Amino acid sequence: MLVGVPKEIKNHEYRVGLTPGAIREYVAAGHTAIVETNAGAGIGASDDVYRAAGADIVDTAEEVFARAEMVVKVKEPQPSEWVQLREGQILFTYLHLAPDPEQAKGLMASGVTAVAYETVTDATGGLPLLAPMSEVAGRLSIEAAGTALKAVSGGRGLLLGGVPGVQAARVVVLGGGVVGTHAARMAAGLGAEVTIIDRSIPRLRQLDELFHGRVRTRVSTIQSIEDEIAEADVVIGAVLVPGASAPKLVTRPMLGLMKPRAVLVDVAIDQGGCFETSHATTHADPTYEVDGIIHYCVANMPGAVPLTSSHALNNATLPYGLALAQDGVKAFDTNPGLKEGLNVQGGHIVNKVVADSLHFA
Ligand SMILES: NC(=O)C1=CN([C@@H]2O[C@H](COP(=O)(O)OP(=O)(O)OC[C@H]3O[C@@H](n4cnc5c(N)ncnc54)[C@H](O)[C@@H]3O)[C@@H](O)[C@H]2O)C=CC1
Ligand SMILES: CC(=O)C(=O)O
Ligand SMILES: [Mg+2]
Repeated sequence: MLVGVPKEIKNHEYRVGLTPGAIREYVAAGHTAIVETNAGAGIGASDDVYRAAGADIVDTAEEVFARAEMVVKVKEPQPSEWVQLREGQILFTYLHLAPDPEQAKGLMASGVTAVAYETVTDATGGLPLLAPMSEVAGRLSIEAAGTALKAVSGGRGLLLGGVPGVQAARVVVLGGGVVGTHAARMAAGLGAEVTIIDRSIPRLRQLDELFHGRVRTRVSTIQSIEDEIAEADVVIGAVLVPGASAPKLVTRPMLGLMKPRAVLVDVAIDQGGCFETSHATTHADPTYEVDGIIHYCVANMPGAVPLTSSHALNNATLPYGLALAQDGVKAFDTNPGLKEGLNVQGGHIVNKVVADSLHFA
């Protein structure tokens, strides 16, 4: 199959869909690869490095979209990219369609077969192609919160871990999955007081074991969320209902319970966000304030650390991408987890949870 990699064009997105190492694997398996010039600049991989890996370099994204039988990207296609996709072509990337009906309509109109990394499942029901970026974003969320808390960035002037004799920051993590666990590890490691709220009691039991009692756990209810955010300096939004728009766990009136200039980091923003007052921001202008509460809602957080993120993402996507390159759409027949990733086919939204969330099919 002819596999194509355009340069990412989302704001401050420095990751690349296929690393040179991944290209070598495709070529070794008998496929051909075209890569847009400078696509790997964000990870320090020059066109010559891609050529050495076996790719042909092309001058424009247009050529990649026009020629490739499968387009491999990182972020959801932007409007200028939707219009270049076509029937008979596979798109393999993050999509996050539930909160994004415009993109969904664009992909349906294109006729493309679109496979979303974030809804591919593994044998245990986990999300193997979301997990590596959730690990990165969870860890970054605490760095983002630490920056936003500093007086020099307009924050309350609080150090996450405090110092001996002074109260450390209180960090509340909504959702104890991959993002939440990695956020909790970072926050606890820095010395913050951490509470994880999840709706799954078995998950809270696992977290209690994992952290040896170093973090507090609470079941997710309106009351527990209100109690905890009232005491919080930082709230990390890390809930997910796979495929669906995120539940709005913190409403605007609840902001009134919080300390002035507390920080909300809504990692779940790519699924629409779990705070009612969230809207997507960019690395160029990551924060804004509502009712005195600082919001950080960057939808491509891992794009800021492309070296770590591109390699972690490629490690996970490679076997699935190779299966698609080898068998095309027939790969869905033999790989049920990959089929869960199928979001758009033949002009329809074919993932039920995504379709239900969008309210159109
Ligand atoms: N902004 C960004 O750059 C990035 C965003 N993400 C997003 O972060 C979000 C979380 O991803 P993961 O941690 O991988 O998901 P996950 O599936 O590992 O964890 C989600 C957790 O939320 C819990 N949950 C669901 N509903 C809840 C509720 N009502 N109350 C409390 N807990 C609830 C689940 O029980 C689960 O433990 C996703 O939306 C993902 O797309 C991931 C990576 C990068
Ligand atoms: C998962 C996701 O949205 C990202 O890595 O940007
Ligand atoms: Mg995202």
